[in-house]
Amino acid sequence: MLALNESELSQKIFEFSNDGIFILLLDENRIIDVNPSATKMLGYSRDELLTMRISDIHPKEMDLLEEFANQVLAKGAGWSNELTCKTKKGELLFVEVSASMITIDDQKYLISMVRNISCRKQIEAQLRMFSFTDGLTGLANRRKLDEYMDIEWRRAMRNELPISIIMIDIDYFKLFNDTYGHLEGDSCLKAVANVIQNSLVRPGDLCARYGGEEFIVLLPNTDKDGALHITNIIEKTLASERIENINSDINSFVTVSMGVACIVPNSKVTSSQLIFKADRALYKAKGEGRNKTICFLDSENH
Ligand SMILES: Nc1nc2c(ncn2[C@@H]2O[C@H](COP(=O)(O)OP(=O)(O)OP(=O)(O)O)[C@@H](O)[C@H]2O)c(=O)[nH]1
Repeated sequence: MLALNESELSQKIFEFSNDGIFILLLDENRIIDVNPSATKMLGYSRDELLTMRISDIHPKEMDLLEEFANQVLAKGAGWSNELTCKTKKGELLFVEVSASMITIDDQKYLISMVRNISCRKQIEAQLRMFSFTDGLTGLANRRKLDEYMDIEWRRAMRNELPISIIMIDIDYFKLFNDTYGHLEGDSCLKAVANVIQNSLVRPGDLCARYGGEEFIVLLPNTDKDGALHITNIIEKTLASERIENINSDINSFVTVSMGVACIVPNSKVTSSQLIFKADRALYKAKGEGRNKTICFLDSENH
């Protein structure tokens, strides 16, 4: 067997490493060598890369890189971080950079290993999106609602602005399932979710699936009249969809009941109390025959 000496082995590692390797002469802030994976990753030839500066490769993170250079120079410590890289085609790649300094004959060199983590980042973003989305309707799920409510509640409290909640429940949905089957029930849920989503115009408004056939709309910077304007649109749009629910006691098409609650948040109330009030109003709407909207009034005993 042919044994490699140390320098040949280092050369092979440099040539065949899957990670891009950049060698910089630190005093001159100049790239003096790159391996084939580095050229492949960025789409530049080796000659092109040797004329480039680090700021051409990581244009978005120069502040971070300056801090890093100081850290490496001062302590001789290694450094690793997630950064972006700009390719020759102008694409931004997510990369994990792990760098360390070596000194040879009084010259300081930086050896930087660069790994393309764009696929992993994409999957992470997708997983994050899925974890905040209801699988059936594509609406926000309860986790997303909780997180968003928290942000908007604090914003409304700071700015002393109203925030409204609409709680929406499909009427006689059990009957719908019994009549048309669970799959049709799912389609109905999706259709109602679309109606609600399309009734919201402001980018800050959020519609979430709250439970089985229950939805919540969160309307930042919206008073009671604004919320009632939205419930009117939902009611009319849903009626125009004419989704049959032939056995419903109140209408031969799918209808919803809605409960509205509004508040200018303060430190004495919580967002759960606002949701509770919308829920009480919804309960009252059901009790009063369904297919209607009731607004929670603090003066009333619900
Ligand atoms: N198809 C389908 N049905 C669901 C889903 N989640 C909950 N449901 C059904 O929704 C129905 C809710 O029924 P109830 O809570 O009794 O209410 P309702 O029949 O709508 O009556 P009211 O709300 O009083 O008008 C139940 O039959 C659940 O099985 C779902 O994801 N898909």
